[in-house]
Amino acid sequence: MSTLPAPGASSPAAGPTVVVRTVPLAATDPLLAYLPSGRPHDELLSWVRRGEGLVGWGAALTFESRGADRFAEAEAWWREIGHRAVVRDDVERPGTGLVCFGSFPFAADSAESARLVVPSTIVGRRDGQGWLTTISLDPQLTLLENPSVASDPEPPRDVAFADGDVSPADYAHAVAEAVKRIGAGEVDKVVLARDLVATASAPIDPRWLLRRLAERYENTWVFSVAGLVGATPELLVRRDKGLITSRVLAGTIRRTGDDAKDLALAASLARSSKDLEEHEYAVRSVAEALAPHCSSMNVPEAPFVLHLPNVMHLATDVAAVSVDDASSLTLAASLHPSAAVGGTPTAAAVDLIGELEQMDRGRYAGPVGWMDAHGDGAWGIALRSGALDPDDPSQITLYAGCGIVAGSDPESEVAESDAKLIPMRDALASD
Ligand SMILES: C=C(O[C@@H]1C=C(C(=O)O)C=C[C@H]1O)C(=O)O
Repeated sequence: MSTLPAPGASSPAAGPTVVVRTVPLAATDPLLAYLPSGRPHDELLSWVRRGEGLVGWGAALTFESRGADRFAEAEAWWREIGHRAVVRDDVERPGTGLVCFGSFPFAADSAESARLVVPSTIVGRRDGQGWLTTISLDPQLTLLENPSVASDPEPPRDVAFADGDVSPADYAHAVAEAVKRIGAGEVDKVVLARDLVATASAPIDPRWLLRRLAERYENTWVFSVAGLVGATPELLVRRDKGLITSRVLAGTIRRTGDDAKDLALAASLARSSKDLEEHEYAVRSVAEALAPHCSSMNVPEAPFVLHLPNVMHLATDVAAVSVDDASSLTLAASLHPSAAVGGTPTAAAVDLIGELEQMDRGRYAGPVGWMDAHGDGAWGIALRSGALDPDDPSQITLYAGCGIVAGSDPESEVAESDAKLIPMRDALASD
């Protein structure tokens, strides 16, 4: 069952009452193996890293919002649901009890809506402790059947790739124009993205993509929310009781496949003034947005190099102590769009994206993640991802973008965006 308040509805006065039950679960099968087959793709939910996290399915409740107030409306709805919920939780950790998954469009003027999904079943694992949560609108329904491992997903068939709204040539052109605008002093940094459309001969099973991504990209959070599927290495914000953390990425180098060469490249990345400058903008934007909600913020002096199979990034882990009751979603909203996906200064960069990019990013580069009824949760930036077409699930649009600064070269940025498309391209392969 689902309720769909009209998009843009402000304060849902009398929301539904959900009945929530969480019990410990001893099973140790991989979380992604529980996702059942035969479900609509937008009801398969995931936030998994190195075998831990949450998977969910079904939709006990859903909510959509649009425009500049999309975060505030989602937060208000969630609070209302939380107030009215009847919860029995025998595990009591962040991620147990009532939980929603969510995904938000990058831009306020996107044609896409923000989506919150409250699954009917969740399987979670943290520090080796597993649990099962069921959520229902029916007060009689407290039946907890142990979840079973589902049948293996079929690989996508006959996948063909085609340019999306922004071809590689369009992209190079937009990057060159952005470099001119940066030279003219309009912005310091702007992140421009492009898209690639993959079409298979039958509906694409998100479970196949998730398993492939989790196998190969263990330094990422593997997500699926309302048809948006990916493996992001960038954590916008996590709130875990009083502790707030964020992993900021900016500054990228492609891997060559030769380990010795890659190590030398990693060292050059850590010394590159272009990349360090780009990184500094991103870290500063995160630290400034978190500051009003935190004390004792720790921002390391220098970034480390995060190694992924396709690229390496300059990375900084920011940690702080929360001083108010701002939820993880409120924090994510105040951080979005960080300089990692927007630019610097933010407002001018977002305007320039609207002018130069010539596509609707949809939920790519927006916050994606989950939140519990206490506001604890984790929100990544929806990168290295694709959006399944809601009307034709045999089609998925992949996205990738790059931070453009004064020294950026259009052809190198096309190559970098190609490298960032690799995780999803490979996940679509059947071998
Ligand atoms: C925009 C993307 O990635 C972002 C841009 C980066 C860069 O330009 O160096 C690095 C990591 C991300 O913050 C993407 O993957 O689509």
